[in-house]
Amino acid sequence: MIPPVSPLWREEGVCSVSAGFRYENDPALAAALDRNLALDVARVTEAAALAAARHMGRGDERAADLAATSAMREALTAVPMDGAITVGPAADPDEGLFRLGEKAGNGQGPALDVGVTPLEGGTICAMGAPNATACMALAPKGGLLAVPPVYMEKIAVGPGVPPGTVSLAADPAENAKALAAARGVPVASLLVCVLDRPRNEGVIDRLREVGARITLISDGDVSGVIAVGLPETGVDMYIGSGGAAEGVLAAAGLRCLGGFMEGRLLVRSDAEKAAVRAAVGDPARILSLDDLVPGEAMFAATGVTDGTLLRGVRLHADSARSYTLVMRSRTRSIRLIDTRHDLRHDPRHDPAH
Ligand SMILES: O=P(O)(O)OC[C@H]1O[C@](O)(COP(=O)(O)O)[C@@H](O)[C@@H]1O
Repeated sequence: MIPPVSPLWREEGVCSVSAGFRYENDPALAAALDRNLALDVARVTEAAALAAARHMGRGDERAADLAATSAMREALTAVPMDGAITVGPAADPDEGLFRLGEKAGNGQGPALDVGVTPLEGGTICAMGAPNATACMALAPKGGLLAVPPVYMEKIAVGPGVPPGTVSLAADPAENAKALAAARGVPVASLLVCVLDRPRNEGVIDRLREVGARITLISDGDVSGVIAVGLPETGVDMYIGSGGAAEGVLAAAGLRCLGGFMEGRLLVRSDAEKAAVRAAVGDPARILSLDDLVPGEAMFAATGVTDGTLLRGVRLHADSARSYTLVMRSRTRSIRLIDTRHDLRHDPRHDPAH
């Protein structure tokens, strides 16, 4: 189902699209992201993607994760911000991986929350399969919901769908019918993205009953959610549960694209229930996009392997090429950055690898 080369790049090449302005009416939040950090954050996800791409298909997910994390950590030190990692790492990350609260940036600049998945789809990268990316989100301090390491039910649709059309409060089949009605198209023309997991089987069954088309992804639901905001991908709706941190990162992306999203944290044990209560109060609460990412945000992703959103890294003997999507909510700018890296001038480059 996944196109071998992202349609964004096939059609557009290198371009920058601005879809008008959307200022939050909060000067403090607006000021925090006043400086356009687009190139700075692109360098960060590029560094992670280039490092991960060296491990593509080598069957060692951990090595790929560690390489991506180390490269991202180093690249973050050059970003002019006083940041802290607030979304991404697991509760007890392995040595070498990011830790919650870890400082990010050079300490000079706005105080920002930083969400990271240095390698979104470690398993995918290790298998050399499509859709692995390196992702990062920025928001003013307090602007990314701090979620515990649990699963999150998610539903997302792109811009232009009236609010209330779809909801986690409704059955997936009803959501598909409502979305088709709002768009004035038959349900059979909808394409719904679902993470391929046994826990999402009920969702898949209900969608099939009403005849919606489905694209199942093996991992990487940040891209799955964000795809709904980019018509070129052909994905109309995302439904199903995946990681909660990935849900917040994807929400930052949708904030920039203008889509609709809801999330609900899933509780599987008493410990998770306590953690969810501490984070959001009532565990059954449906979280809106405003709950997940309350104000301005910036999102960047670089392809590691070819996928729905982005082409993967191309590696040559002493050069590389990467493809990065950078968006910010304040201007709704969407930048597709095609970078040629001359590795001979990169002190980190080891020609033996
Ligand atoms: O694999 P699980 O436990 O169902 O978790 C789903 C989450 O894992 C991911 O697929 C990432 O996978 P990796 O751990 O291989 O990077 C996310 O996109 C998704 O939200």
